[in-house]
Amino acid sequence: MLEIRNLCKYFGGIKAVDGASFEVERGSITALIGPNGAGKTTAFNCISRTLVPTSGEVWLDGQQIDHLRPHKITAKGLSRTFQISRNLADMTVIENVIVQSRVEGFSGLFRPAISPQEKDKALGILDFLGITRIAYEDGHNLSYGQKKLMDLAALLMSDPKIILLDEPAGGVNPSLMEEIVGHIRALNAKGLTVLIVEHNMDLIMRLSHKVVVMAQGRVICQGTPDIVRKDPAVLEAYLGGVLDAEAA
Ligand SMILES: Nc1ncnc2c1ncn2[C@@H]1O[C@H](COP(=O)(O)OP(=O)(O)OP(=O)(O)O)[C@@H](O)[C@H]1O
Repeated sequence: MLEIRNLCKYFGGIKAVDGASFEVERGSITALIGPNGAGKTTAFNCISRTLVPTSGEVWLDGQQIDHLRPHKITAKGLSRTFQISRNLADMTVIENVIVQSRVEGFSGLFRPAISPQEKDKALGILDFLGITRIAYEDGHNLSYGQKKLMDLAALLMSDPKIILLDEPAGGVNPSLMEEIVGHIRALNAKGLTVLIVEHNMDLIMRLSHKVVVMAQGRVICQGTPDIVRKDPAVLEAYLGGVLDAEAA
């Protein structure tokens, strides 16, 4: 469904992504993992074209999308979250969900009123995520975890086919993490394809059908969680570091 071909992103002499290729199969939950600085977020940014890649191709459902602007990519069915919430503090949750979902389309930002259709849709999504009670809460009153759920709600407004989640469980408490895992599973069961960057290895191994491992800008291994877990290159580049740190 989503195909990344020989993707490169250089920042001057830094090869953040250096010829990465991988595929996300339709209906899967695929994880992109790797040590700090491996190039995961940069790859995400290039796929959603928040960053312009240095070279390489991104294909979605047989269409090349790497030359499209971000809101066009969203319109093709690919939406993403950001590590840091884009919460607009002087708006309520429902306003945030609607306005954030318009942000990619420049003209949408300046559309004045929230339509009844937008409101109904947003309320339906908040209900699905179990956060109807905070629909009219001000953005600045939200907890960190509530902001994560609000971002997920905004992402769903565009009716995506595939969602890219950047550290959805980063910094949240264990019970909210389980709630987020439940939501990702439920969305996937409804047919949504998921690509996820996450540092929580337990979550990744439980949730993912396929794991893609990056190190130093390249894909060093991909396969089922069981295969990746045992791969010597992964142990050396990634888990090796953890084991070494634990042994020290
Ligand atoms: N805008 C930038 N300018 C210069 N270098 C950058 C920029 N963005 C990322 N890098 C560098 O590119 C490399 C890859 O960074 P990236 O954030 O993509 O890694 P990551 O795998 O997402 O790391 P983490 O798990 O720590 O978030 C790092 O060496 C980083 O310092």
